Amino acid sequence: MRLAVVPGDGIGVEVTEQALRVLDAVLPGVERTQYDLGAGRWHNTGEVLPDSVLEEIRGHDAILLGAVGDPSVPSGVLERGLLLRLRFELDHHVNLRPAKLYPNVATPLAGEPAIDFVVVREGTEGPYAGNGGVLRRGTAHEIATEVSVNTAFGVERVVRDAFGRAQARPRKHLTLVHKNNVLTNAGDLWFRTVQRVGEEFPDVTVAYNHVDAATIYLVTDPARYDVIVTDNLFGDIITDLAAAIAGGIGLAASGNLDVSHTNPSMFEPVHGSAPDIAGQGKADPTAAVLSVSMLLAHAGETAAAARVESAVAADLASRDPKRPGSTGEIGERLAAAAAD
Ligand SMILES: NC(=O)C1=CN([C@@H]2O[C@H](COP(=O)(O)OP(=O)(O)OC[C@H]3O[C@@H](n4cnc5c(N)ncnc54)[C@H](O)[C@@H]3O)[C@@H](O)[C@H]2O)C=CC1
Ligand SMILES: CC(C)CC(=O)C(=O)O
Ligand SMILES: [Mg+2]
Repeated sequence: MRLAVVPGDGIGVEVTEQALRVLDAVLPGVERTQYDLGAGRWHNTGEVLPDSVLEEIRGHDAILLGAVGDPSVPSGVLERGLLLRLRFELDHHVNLRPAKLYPNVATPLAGEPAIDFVVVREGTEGPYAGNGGVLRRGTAHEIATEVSVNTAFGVERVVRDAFGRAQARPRKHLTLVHKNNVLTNAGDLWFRTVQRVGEEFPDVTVAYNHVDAATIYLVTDPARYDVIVTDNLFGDIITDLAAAIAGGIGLAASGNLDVSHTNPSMFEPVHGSAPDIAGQGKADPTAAVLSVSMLLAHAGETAAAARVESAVAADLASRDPKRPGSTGEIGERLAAAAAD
């Protein structure tokens, strides 16, 4: 496997180092190319993602990304120009974000909720598509638009993927999360697509929640969810909430998938570059490590993927949540456990 590594900024660099340590422990000899992209490169050269680098990255089998974004760079330059450009150019239409509460992991929710669902977030469209603009900027009459783009093709392929995932899980239950009472154009397309594609998956039960209500149920009754399918923006927001209820943002992994395998898929923690804790060894690298597990599973290295996940589960079960250890200590423990 040829792996492109983009550590990025802030804690992205710190957690990626630990994730690679665990990868080396379970699958030595992966051919890696590290790409210096992010705030440092932008300051030094003005470059965000040169076309030649994008093409080089495209030639790999998979990508491991830390996180991008830095307070010294105008907001959006790296997030849009680097992260979203990678997702869009490489057609990462399925953004897969599991939420699983591992045994003995603390949740802010009352009782012992069963949290084990996966969010299938559309990854290339919605309000993130970059369709919009500004009129009369800086005046009292400024108008700013971000138009949500939802194509029949884009919605159908992610809905179909979500149904497939639901069918492969024991509960076989799919929830569409949207806001079709207000966003009637896009919401209607999503709703009709779920109904139509659902006819091909008669064994999958289907539910619908408005996104605002979904934030209630995620906190009061997360066990109702099995597979959630939703658009790019709603998926971004509810997966931070999902992370928070399932042990914290430091544990939440994700995969940006081109399920056709035409382009390399990209694996990254759900979190960002966390400038508030960067450089202090406080970042939990577990999300990045679980992203490696997802990467390995996607690459067909199922035994190695399972070893990484088991190492994480065992470590979480024995961790002192108040003193989990530094970024490097957690990485060292996980690498040792995964190597066994
Ligand atoms: N995929 C990516 O590259 C993403 C990049 N960003 C960018 O990251 C920067 C910071 O964004 P924020 O909104 O602050 O989100 P964030 O996810 O970086 O941080 C939110 C909160 O979670 C904490 N946190 C995050 N990861 C953690 C970890 N592994 N261990 C322990 N605590 C952790 C942070 O300390 C902070 O309090 C911005 O530039 C943003 O645009 C944000 C989200 C995703
Ligand atoms: C920084 C954004 C572009 C992405 C984000 O927050 C996410 O994908 O979770
Ligand atoms: Mg996010």
